[in-house]
Amino acid sequence: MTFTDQIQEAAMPLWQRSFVHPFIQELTQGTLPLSTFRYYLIQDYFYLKNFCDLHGKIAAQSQVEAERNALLAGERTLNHGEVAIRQGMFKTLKIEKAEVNQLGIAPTCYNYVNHMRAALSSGGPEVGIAALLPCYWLYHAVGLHLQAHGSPVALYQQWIDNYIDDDYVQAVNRMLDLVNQGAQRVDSTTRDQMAEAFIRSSAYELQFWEMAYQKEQWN
Ligand SMILES: Cc1ncc(CO)c(N)n1
Repeated sequence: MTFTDQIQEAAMPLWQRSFVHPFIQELTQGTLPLSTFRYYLIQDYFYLKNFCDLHGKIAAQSQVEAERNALLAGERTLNHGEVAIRQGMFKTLKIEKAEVNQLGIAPTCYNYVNHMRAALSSGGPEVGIAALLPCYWLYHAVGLHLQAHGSPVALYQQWIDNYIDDDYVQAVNRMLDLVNQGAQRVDSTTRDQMAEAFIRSSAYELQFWEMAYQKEQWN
C-alpha cells in the first residue's frame, strides 16, 4: 500500500461527507442557488491565489530539483486551466473586483490557507506538499462522482468538467508522486506530520463546502 493510499484511507470518512454535502448534491441536481455558487467562486478566488502562491513558496524551499519543477508545472496547470476558467465564470456572472474586495476572505477559507502555510513553515516542503494534495485529489474524486449524472446547469457542468479533464488528472498524478517520494525521504515523525497535514486539509475541504453553503461571514 502506498503512503497516499494509507492517508486517503484515513481521510475517507471526511471525503465521503464531501461527496454527499448539500453543496455538491445541489450542484449536480442543478438546484444550488446561483448566489451560493457566486459566493463559493469569490472565496475560491482567494483560495486559489494563495494555493498557487504556495506552490512557488514550497518550490523555493525544496532541495529536490524534480520536485521544484513539478510544483512549478502544477502552478502553470492551475493558472492555464482552473484559474482561466474561473476568470471566464467571473465574466459570465459579472463579478467585479469591488464585489470581491467587499466580501473579503471568509473565516474558513482564511483558516484553510493558513493551515497550508503553517504546514510548510513547521514541517518543511514535504509536509507542505502533503497539505496541498487534498485540493487536487479530492476535487478529482468529486468530479468522478458527479461525472455520470453531470449537472443541468451549464456553469456547474463546466465546473465538474475541469476536474475530470486530462490535464487535471496529470496534475493529480504528479502530486501523488511527489507525496509518495517525499514520504520515502523523510523520517517517521515528518511522515506523521504529512499524514496529519493531509487529513486536516481534507477536513478543511469539507468545511469549505459548508462555508459556501452558509455564506459564512466574520460576524
Ligand atoms: C477549496 C478548494 N479546494 C480544491 C480546489 C481544486 O483546485 C479548489 N479550487 N478549491
